[in-house]
Amino acid sequence: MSSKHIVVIPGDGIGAEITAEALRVSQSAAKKCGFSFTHESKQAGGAAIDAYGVPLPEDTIEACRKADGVLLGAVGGPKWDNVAPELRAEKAILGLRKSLGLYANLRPIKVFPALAAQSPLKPEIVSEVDILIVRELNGGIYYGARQEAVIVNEVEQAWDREGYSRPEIERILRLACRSAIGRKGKVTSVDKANVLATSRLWRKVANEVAADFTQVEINHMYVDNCAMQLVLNPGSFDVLVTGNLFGDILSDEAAVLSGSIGLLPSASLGDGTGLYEPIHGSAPDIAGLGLANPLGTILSAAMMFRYSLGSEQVAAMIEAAVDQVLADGYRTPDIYQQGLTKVSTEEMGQQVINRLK
Ligand SMILES: NC(=O)c1ccc[n+]([C@@H]2O[C@H](COP(=O)([O-])OP(=O)(O)OC[C@H]3O[C@@H](n4cnc5c(N)ncnc54)[C@H](O)[C@@H]3O)[C@@H](O)[C@H]2O)c1
Ligand SMILES: CC(C)[C@H](C(=O)O)[C@@H](O)C(=O)O
Ligand SMILES: [Mg+2]
Repeated sequence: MSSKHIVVIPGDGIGAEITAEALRVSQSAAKKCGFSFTHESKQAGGAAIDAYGVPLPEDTIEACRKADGVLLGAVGGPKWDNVAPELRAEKAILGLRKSLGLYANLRPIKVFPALAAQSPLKPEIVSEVDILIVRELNGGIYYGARQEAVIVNEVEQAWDREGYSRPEIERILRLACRSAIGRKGKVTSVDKANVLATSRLWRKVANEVAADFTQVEINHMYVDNCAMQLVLNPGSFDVLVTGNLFGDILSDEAAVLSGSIGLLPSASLGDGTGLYEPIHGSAPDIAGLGLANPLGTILSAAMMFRYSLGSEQVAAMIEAAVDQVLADGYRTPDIYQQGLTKVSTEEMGQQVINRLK
């Protein structure tokens, strides 16, 4: 029997509620498959600021480095919005991504068949939505030098630097092209090459990398047009690869196609431990009320079994149970419609467990 070890970081806001359900589902599914894993909880974000005065304690980083996988809820919230920029709760997630070398963030976007009727899309295109967003996660403007507001010549100003190097672009494009093989074989590389120097380098390197993948068709799209095409024509995308900031924004937009941001998982991969988290934040407006949708976190756990723990069987079991729970009409408030069964965060977790087989 294999034995793996994971770190669970609940974080802030709804983080504790959603990771608790993802852990329960993971334990139950693993047990059914004869797969064994252990876990420990660590703090990051606002919770760590309160406990240790820093958003990302060294002890958390070390535990994550040694683990086979990390499951994270979300960090941040208004309570910690007025701290010094270097102490912000969000620094925890950026620090973890950097410390673990997580350069690729995979965000699959689909419409669950049971939710198709609720999608804002026309019925004839709903079933065509199957997009893998590949977001570069270790570079770009998120990690460039920045200057907080200063007065220069009596004018207040601030700046953030966007930079990308050839190796950073190359490795994410290679991953995107590899991901397209076995899918529809299409990569859309999204940039703003009509304005940004970083995007022009991105486009040049993307073409060079794509030339090594004869099975893959690459096309380029400006990010503003992409924002529109995601809504108008989402079936035209297969793998969408883009930089850190554009990927952040486009994935929240694409979440609307699925019906709720609470449904969407992600995997952050690099050379070391993988990190798995829903794409949404700590949702302070609904924290502690049992209203949060845990399915994005539960599906992130499934991705953890697939990519880091080596059990496709557990991953597939969890995903099938989530499909079934939606087909059976269970809904947290974010996806509720009249006539269906409204459930809390914990009840949703239990209904998934009831359908693991
Ligand atoms: N990876 C992360 O840790 C992460 C990601 C995004 C935002 N954040 C942080 O979270 C805090 C709140 O950010 P925000 O309000 O802009 O974004 P958010 O994603 O937390 O919330 C946006 C909206 O979506 C809803 N929502 C989010 N997750 C949901 C779920 N599982 N079920 C039901 N509804 C859900 C919220 O109630 C809210 O109305 C900020 O501090 C932000 O920096 C953290
Ligand atoms: C919390 C924030 C730093 C983070 C990001 O921008 O990457 C979040 O929005 C996400 O999508 O994971
Ligand atoms: Mg985001």
